[in-house]
Amino acid sequence: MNAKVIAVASDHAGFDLKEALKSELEADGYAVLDLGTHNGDSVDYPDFGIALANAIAEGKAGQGLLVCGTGIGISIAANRNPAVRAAVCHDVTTARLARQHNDANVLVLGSRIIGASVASETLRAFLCTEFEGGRHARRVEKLGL
Ligand SMILES: O=C(CO)[C@H](O)[C@H](O)COP(=O)(O)O
Repeated sequence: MNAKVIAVASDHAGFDLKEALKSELEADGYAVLDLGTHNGDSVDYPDFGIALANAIAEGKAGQGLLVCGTGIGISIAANRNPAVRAAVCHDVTTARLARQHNDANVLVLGSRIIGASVASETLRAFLCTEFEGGRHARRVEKLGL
């Protein structure tokens, strides 16, 4: 698995935020695999959630970032792949807990829900927080894969 690569994808609603966060990741030295969308034209969020989930399942990236308007639709799409634990997070606290308790491997943001600065903080918290294991490992194992 290419653990150091972060896959990113969004629909049209999440495009601007995805682009902004992608630039931040690259500036911080992360290798980014951008699976689209590549402009603001209307598209269907399942196509992008599924593409990112496939990249995680195939080991092309260790973690992922998805953005749609609410984060909900694209997270549903990604979570249909058993290799993915995609968590819709709204702030630093939910991002930390998604890593500590759920070992989430995909952060999902709603561009119509949170602002750019909270989104950036949320992404940073997600990336720098480790899974706690212990009792949480037993529960995550029950989710499969
Ligand atoms: O949040 C979303 C899915 O959960 C989508 O971004 C949203 O449904 C797109 O809506 P529209 O086509 O009206 O821009």
